[in-house]
Amino acid sequence: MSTAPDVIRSAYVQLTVTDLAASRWFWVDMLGMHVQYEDEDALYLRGSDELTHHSVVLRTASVAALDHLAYRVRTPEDVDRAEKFFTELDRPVRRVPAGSGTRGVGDAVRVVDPLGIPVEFFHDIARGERLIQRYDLHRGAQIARLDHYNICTPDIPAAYEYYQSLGFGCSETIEGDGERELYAAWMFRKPTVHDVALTHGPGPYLHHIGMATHESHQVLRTADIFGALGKEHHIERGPGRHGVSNAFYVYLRDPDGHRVEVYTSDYFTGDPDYETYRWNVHDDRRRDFWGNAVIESWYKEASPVRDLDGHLQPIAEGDLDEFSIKVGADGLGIVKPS
Ligand SMILES: O=S(=O)(O)c1ccc(O)c(O)c1
Ligand SMILES: [Ca+2]
Ligand SMILES: [Fe+2]
Repeated sequence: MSTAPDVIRSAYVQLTVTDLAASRWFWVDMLGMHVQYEDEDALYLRGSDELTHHSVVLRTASVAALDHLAYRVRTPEDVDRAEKFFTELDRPVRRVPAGSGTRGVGDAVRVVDPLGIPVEFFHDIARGERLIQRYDLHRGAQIARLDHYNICTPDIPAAYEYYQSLGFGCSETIEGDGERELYAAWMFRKPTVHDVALTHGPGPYLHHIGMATHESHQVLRTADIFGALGKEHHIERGPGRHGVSNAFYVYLRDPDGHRVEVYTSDYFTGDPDYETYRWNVHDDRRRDFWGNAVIESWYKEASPVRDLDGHLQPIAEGDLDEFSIKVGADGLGIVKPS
């Protein structure tokens, strides 16, 4: 196998949305993301800490779906390595020369990865004005940066092995007692809990985009703002404290149903001898450290994904069903004798 591209981090996501004005209200007015560029067909957004052109691109289309996830790679040569790596895997590969792809992004390559997820690898991207201390412009949820993707796939061991082949570390897992009974895995290149999370289920689907804030009070304030405006139906799960990652979170659904997690306070994973922390699927604290139930839609709903020609991808079913384990964090808790 040829050398894998040197991925630095999860860098941007391109989604299609059916109503750009409604999406602008959610992602700009409510989440507080900054508009780097907009026209009648698209919005290019970034968080206050982000120095590159965008981390979220919203493009108008008749169906809401994932256009592609994008990883930034360390050098321009890593774009060539990505092209070679996925060509050797006999996956769909398309070179996207500078100026012909996403605004602000240079030479790139787009692939459909072995999990059926459309992914772009790029290095060159335009810079944006430093807004880190422009507190006068920090609004709503005060999103700082894109933190991670969460994708649904029916074969977590295979997905885990694929991301390991790309040099990703594994910070945490949720496992059953059986061989290969792997429900979820959190994988990273940047030294935090994850750039991508693998969630068992029918797929390929995009489960959610994790957007980071600096502090938990911003997660609480996000929920308060949606409540104050009578838009609480956009709040799907939380606020709460995750078991896995230890992050404080709230999950929202945007006007098209794309799931967005506002997420803060996970931890450092950058030492070379970092060891994976393994949760048992029967531990009630794994999904919510306080044992709060996880609403069914969080397990059962997700965004469809497109291929390189924009067609929606077929879905394969999985063989595990974490939602069926309805104890504590996944349903009506069975109160254990203390
Ligand atoms: O619900 S989990 O604690 O498994 C969890 C941990 C980290 C995440 O980013 C997430 O979306 C979900
Ligand atoms: Ca709700
Ligand atoms: Fe997440």
